[in-house]
Formats: sequence, structure tokens, C-alpha cells
Amino acid sequence: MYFAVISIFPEMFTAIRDFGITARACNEGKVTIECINPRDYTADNYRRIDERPYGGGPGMVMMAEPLAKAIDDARSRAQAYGCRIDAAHCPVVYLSPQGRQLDEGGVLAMSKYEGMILLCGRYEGIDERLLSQYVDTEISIGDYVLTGGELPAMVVMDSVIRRLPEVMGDAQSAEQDSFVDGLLDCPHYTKPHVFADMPVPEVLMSGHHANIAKWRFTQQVQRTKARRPDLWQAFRPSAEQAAWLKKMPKDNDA
Ligand SMILES: Nc1nonc1C(=O)NC1CCNCC1
Repeated sequence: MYFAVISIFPEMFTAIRDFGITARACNEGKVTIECINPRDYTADNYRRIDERPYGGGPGMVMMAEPLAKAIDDARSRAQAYGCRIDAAHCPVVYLSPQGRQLDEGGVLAMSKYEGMILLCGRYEGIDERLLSQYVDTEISIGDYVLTGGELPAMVVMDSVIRRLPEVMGDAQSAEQDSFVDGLLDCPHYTKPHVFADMPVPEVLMSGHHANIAKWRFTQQVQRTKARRPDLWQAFRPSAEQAAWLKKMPKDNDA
């Protein structure tokens, strides 16, 4: 999968290109992340990419022209990578609080793209004419305001790369799809067997995989009901999960 990020701070993206699962995916050629700096598409000596807002007011606004040229170049690069350059296969995505809130369903949908061009804003924002002409969709990582779109872009790339079948591996992604989507995660334990006088739950030491799966699902249900009743209301169990839910004590019923 191809990612182009348009940002005046390309150095920030070492955080996902150089560490962990995302770095391994890049090194194995499963993912490509290219950083494109709009300053490279300016004509003046100051490499200017922002100006005062028309109509007055605080702060600066990112100008349309350098971003338009950067997006055009990103599209050429995506095409050279093999992407079909349209909204259905390689959308231009603007990270902004005005966008659709990122969730697991959206991450799964984005993992089907051939590529994505991620536009990272700074300052007060980007000239509206660039957004209306070039942006296919806006995504928000939450209802709060950051200093830049780079961290949201990395959140999107990290979550999408993690969902790519060739990255997660079939077993893990199968587990991810059948038991985790829509519920909070279960507790996890590792060595030592006893920590602070607290032993690992016996069922996890039993080697009985069916009982372990049922225990983990029960934990997910309890946590989701307690912490995220909104997710619990939206949860649609599989046939197997519905059968397990029927056998759970009353306080665990749907
Ligand atoms: N929340 C957000 N989800 O995506 N982007 C977000 C964000 O706060 N962007 C900043 C908004 C102000 N200008 C600089 C970028």
C-alpha cells in the first residue's frame, strides 16, 4: 500500500518509518511512505507556504498553490507505484477536526485502498479553494485541536498498516475480525506467574483453548458494557458469540 504525506515537517514521519511493525512493513516492501514538502513547490526565496488571512483575524493560512503542486506530484508518484488515481482507490485525505471521526470501521475500509495521499495542515488551516478542489475526504482523530495534522496522519497510517492482511498475518487478522471488532480488548498477562501477590487467572494456564476463548470474550463483554455502553449497544454478535452470550450469567446478557 502506498502513502504520500504532504507536510512541512517530513522529519516527523521517522516515528513510523523507523520503528516497530510499521517500519518492518516498509522495509519488507509491503508499504511505501513518501514525504512531500510543499516548500519544495514554492517560487520565492523564502519558500513561503503561508500568508495572513483575508478578512483579518489571528494566525496564518496555508496557501493553495504550493499544496496543489505537491498533491499533483503525489498523484504522479502514486500512479508510478501502481495506484489508480481516483477517490475510490487513492483518495486525498485532509486531517482536520471538521472530518469524519476515525474508528475501526473506517480503518478497515481504508486498508482496502491502493494508496492514500494525506494532507497535513498547520497554522489556522488551509485555503478553502484548495480543499474544495483537491480533497476527497476529511478525517478527524478526535474532538480536540492539535498544532498540526502530522500526528493524526501517523495515527491513520499506523492503524491502517496494522490492518493490512500481509502485515498482520492471516491468523492474527482472522482473530482481529471475528472477536475483537466492536468490543474493547480483554486483559493480557505474561510472566511472571505471580506479580504483587496476584497470580495469572487459572483458565489462562489451563491450555484449554475453547475455555480460554470464552473467558476472553466474557472479559471483553464485561469491559465493553462497563466502559463503553455505546459500543455495547452497537455490537452485533456472530452466531458463536450469541450462543456464548446466552450462556453467560444474567448480568452479562446483551
Ligand atoms: N483533531 C484533529 N484530527 O485531525 N486533525 C486534527 C487537528 O487538530 N488538526 C489541527 C487543526 C488546527 N490546525 C492544525 C491542524
